[in-house]
Amino acid sequence: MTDEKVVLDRDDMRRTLVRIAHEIVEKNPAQQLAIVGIHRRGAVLAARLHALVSELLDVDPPLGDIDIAFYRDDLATRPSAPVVHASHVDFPLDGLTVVIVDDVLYTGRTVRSAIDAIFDYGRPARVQLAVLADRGHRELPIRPDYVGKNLPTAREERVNVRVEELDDVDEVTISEASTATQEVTTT
Ligand SMILES: O=P(O)(O)OC[C@H]1O[C@H](OP(=O)(O)OP(=O)(O)O)[C@H](O)[C@@H]1O
Ligand SMILES: O=c1cc[nH]c(=O)[nH]1
Repeated sequence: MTDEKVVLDRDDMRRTLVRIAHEIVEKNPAQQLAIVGIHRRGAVLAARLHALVSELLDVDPPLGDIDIAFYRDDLATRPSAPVVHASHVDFPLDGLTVVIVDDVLYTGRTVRSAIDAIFDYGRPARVQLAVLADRGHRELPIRPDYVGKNLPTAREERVNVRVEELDDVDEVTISEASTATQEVTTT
């Protein structure tokens, strides 16, 4: 039996991304902006944010996606080889404000890896962070600039972001401790 509580439905997600897009545009000059999503659901959300931001601006900011598997701080100690997706950062990001996009912010280790990965492509002027859900429990000094929803959680719970492009549904749920099995293997 699945014991999940829906905390954002499809409409909530759409409204939330529209708000974040407005915040990004308000905070950054159009010509200096780039958006980079973290595989996999962060990249999907980044593409949606990019479409919204492009609608609001006269210019189409560069969009990229990165896989952070080889930058993880636990790479050497993980039991199996990571599944790696291709990264696409096909533009010079020197001097730009790079907005990293991810679905969930938890310990902050994925974002640390993403920052590391981004600096392999150049030297951005600044890096900002947009996340759909911030569930707390940070283990590093990382704080998002744009947050869809703050979700206070117990460590045993899991926040599940699902997107139509990959999961056939747009929703954010919280799994109760009894069904939060993935957390053990992914953090
Ligand atoms: O702040 P952190 O502790 O790094 O956790 C956040 C990350 O965890 C999730 O990925 P996960 O590794 O669970 O894999 P998934 O993308 O397959 O869900 C999520 O997509 C974030 O990228
Ligand atoms: O709850 C969590 C923790 C890490 N990653 C997720 O996607 N959800």
